[in-house]
Amino acid sequence: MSQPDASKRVGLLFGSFNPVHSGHLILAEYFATRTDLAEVWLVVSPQSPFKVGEELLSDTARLALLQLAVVDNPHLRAESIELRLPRPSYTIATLDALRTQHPTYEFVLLMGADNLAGLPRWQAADRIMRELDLYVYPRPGATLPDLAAFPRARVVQAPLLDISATFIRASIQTGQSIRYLVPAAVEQEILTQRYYQ
Ligand SMILES: Nc1ncnc2c1ncn2[C@@H]1O[C@H](COP(=O)(O)OP(=O)(O)OP(=O)(O)O)[C@@H](O)[C@H]1O
Ligand SMILES: O=C(O)c1ccc[n+]([C@@H]2O[C@H](COP(=O)([O-])O)[C@@H](O)[C@H]2O)c1
Repeated sequence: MSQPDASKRVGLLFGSFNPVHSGHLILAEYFATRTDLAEVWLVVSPQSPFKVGEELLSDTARLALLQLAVVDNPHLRAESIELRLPRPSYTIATLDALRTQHPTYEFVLLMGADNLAGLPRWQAADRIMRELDLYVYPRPGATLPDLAAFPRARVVQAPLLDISATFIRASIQTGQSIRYLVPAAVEQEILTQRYYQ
């Protein structure tokens, strides 16, 4: 018989991961090793409610790249639950599903300062803000909203690499190197499969 989960705090970093890059991984590793979180799970969103209609690599391909990126890291996990949930992916629905699967875990939402400003417009935002700790990291160019409106938000000065998945995709399209911008195994797979060309 399998053992029940021990209790632990798990940070959730949501994204399209189209593709996952070193910026995501540096951030996730920082939260997993330098805060009170035991692990960080990178949750692949098939479709962000605010990015409907965006052109994406297939769900399975983005998940496979993410798995390659974290396979050797015991603190990080590629989480695929949203691929099995209704779309678009509402964070509250994902949370409820994760809590059902892992009743002893305490989930913490990791989000950029840019996303915090939009949080009040998310589905069931009042529940998210009431039930969860929010660890907020700065994003270049984003102004932090007044934290009085977010009593459970805590700002964590995590290191940020000034790259984005958009930049990686554009680099591939124009034949530029993506070495070090993504893990070697991810680079290899992207080039072998000719993704984003
Ligand atoms: N360079 C970075 N450093 C730290 N966090 C990042 C960085 N890039 C993205 N993030 C964060 O990771 C989360 C998931 O990112 P997402 O998959 O949307 O990647 P992205 O690089 O911003 O993608 P795109 O350029 O396609 O919009 C976002 O909420 C964002 O705040
Ligand atoms: O639940 C919602 O209503 C909701 C609305 C917008 C965004 N989100 C979450 O925030 C993540 C980042 O959003 P975005 O639009 O910046 O890609 C996205 O992957 C979702 O998990 C969630």
